[in-house]
Amino acid sequence: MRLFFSFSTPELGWISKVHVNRPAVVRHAEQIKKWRTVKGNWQAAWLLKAVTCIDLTTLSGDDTPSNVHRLCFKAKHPIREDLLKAMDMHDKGISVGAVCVYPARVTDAVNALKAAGCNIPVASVAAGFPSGQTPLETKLAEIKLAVEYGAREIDIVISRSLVLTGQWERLYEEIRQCREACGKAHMKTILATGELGSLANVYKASMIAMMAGSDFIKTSTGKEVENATFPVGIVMMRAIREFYWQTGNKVGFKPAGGIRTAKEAITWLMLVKEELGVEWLTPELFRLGASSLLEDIEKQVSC
Ligand SMILES: O=C[C@H](O)COP(=O)(O)O
Repeated sequence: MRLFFSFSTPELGWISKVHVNRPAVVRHAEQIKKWRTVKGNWQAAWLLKAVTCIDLTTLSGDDTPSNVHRLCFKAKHPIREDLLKAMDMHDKGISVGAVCVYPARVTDAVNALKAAGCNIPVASVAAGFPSGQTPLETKLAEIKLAVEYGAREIDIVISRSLVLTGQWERLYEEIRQCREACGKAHMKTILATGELGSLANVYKASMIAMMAGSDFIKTSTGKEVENATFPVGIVMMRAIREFYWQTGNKVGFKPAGGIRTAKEAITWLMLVKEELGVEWLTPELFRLGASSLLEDIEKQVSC
């Protein structure tokens, strides 16, 4: 398979040769679910690592400046001070990876984090999140506005219709233009894998997203019927690994949607370590997109 990373239309002849052995991937995913979780101090250490990789998210129609402010406070203080003290981690500046909101709430988050004197980046969803069913011009304008409002990370969604109809060059071109509109902001590309129809399409879309310049590839919006699953995660991470071997570029991975428990968070971390190696276990290359995960992590840390 030949891959190119360029800003002209790339060679995409390899697309038709992609094959994913679904039964093997599903079998591996079943094994992962049976992994024994770590205990005691090890568990606490893995959970604190998970916290630093969380994109703490609120993406609700009823989001207001005040609930975004509360979220930003939680982003700065994700774990209770007494619990951190008990682990002798209170002076380590543990905070989440980013705060993730809708474009209309970016200014609220930027102001709240600035007032709190912290440097946590604000991520904005964009490009017609969650469906991606808006014209490209609207998507680009939305991205540019979110960056203008102060978002340092942009989570775009892809047009699933381009995947389902096999329009790979158009998909590449759309993502490339989104990348350009992001400017200096990091771009995470949400594949919405639950709507892509097959694991082969997940692999192809992952590759196209990376070739078009994505800094991260992300599983889901949290709004699809099926969100982050282990089979999809395995396929995306194999694509990231292949892309790294071919180009030397390290692209980040963000499972998102439906991740609610500390055990799931640890399993995702272990899977990343297994598939991509320990160097991927930093907020620069790994994020967990979640709106309701911190509660369980705090509960487990206090046990
Ligand atoms: O990007 C993050 C997801 O939208 C969060 O999904 P969730 O609310 O299921 O945790």
